[in-house]
Amino acid sequence: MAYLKENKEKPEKIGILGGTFDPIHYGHLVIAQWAKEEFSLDKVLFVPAGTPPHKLHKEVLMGKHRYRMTTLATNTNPNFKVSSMEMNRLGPSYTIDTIKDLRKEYGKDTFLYFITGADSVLDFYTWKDYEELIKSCYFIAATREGYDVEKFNQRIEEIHELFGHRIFKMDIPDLDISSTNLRKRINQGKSVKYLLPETVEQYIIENKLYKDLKG
Ligand SMILES: Nc1ncnc2c1ncn2[C@@H]1O[C@H](COP(=O)(O)OP(=O)(O)OP(=O)(O)O)[C@@H](O)[C@H]1O
Ligand SMILES: O=C(O)c1ccc[n+]([C@@H]2O[C@H](COP(=O)([O-])O)[C@@H](O)[C@H]2O)c1
Repeated sequence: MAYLKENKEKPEKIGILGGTFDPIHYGHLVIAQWAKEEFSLDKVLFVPAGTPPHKLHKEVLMGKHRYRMTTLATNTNPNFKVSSMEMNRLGPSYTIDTIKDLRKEYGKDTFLYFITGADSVLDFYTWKDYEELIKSCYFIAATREGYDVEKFNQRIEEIHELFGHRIFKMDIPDLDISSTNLRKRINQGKSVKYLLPETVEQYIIENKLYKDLKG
């Protein structure tokens, strides 16, 4: 059944921002907001990964903390929602499973756009069932500070040739912020002010997170 916007005969357009969010920061919020505007999305669903597939051998903060920080960072924006669907699923949080579940929930006519940064696009061929995945939703690929723009453009071109126009490039302002860098700063007792929302900073302080250095 088509999932229609109230009083309008147009199918919904939903952005999905999957991430480890360990912790969530302004880089994530900017790509979500940019995608919302550039692609006229009705909402952006933040989906914290329960078990991020490419970080199986890394230490990742407990899901409940990452989920709560994601909620704190997004709850002032009515167009942003957080989903616990990957937290509730056992095993690695493969995107193909998430898209299949969202397709069941929203119906075949809803436009689903998975939002990623340049790093994810560059390792896309290592994702589970990527051929099926690329056909099951659209992708919005954001530029990211520190990543080879040429390789990024080449990969997008290649995906166009192989699968048709399923992936859209999105230029965003360069924000040299990563969760890795934030964890390091906190561990070194440095400030993360202005790199992530104050509510998230408070949560980290209150719960004494990232005191032990992680990769
Ligand atoms: N500053 C940024 N600019 C553009 N895209 C970003 C930025 N930060 C994160 N992303 C994208 O957001 C998604 C989720 O990122 P993730 O939660 O892994 O954060 P991260 O900062 O890359 O974390 P880590 O440093 O721990 O790998 C990924 O697709 C990633 O490419
Ligand atoms: O499905 C996969 O094989 C897959 C492999 C790597 C990453 N992902 C998803 O991409 C998103 C960003 O991943 P990460 O590790 O950069 O936080 C997150 O939603 C992951 O579940 C998905």
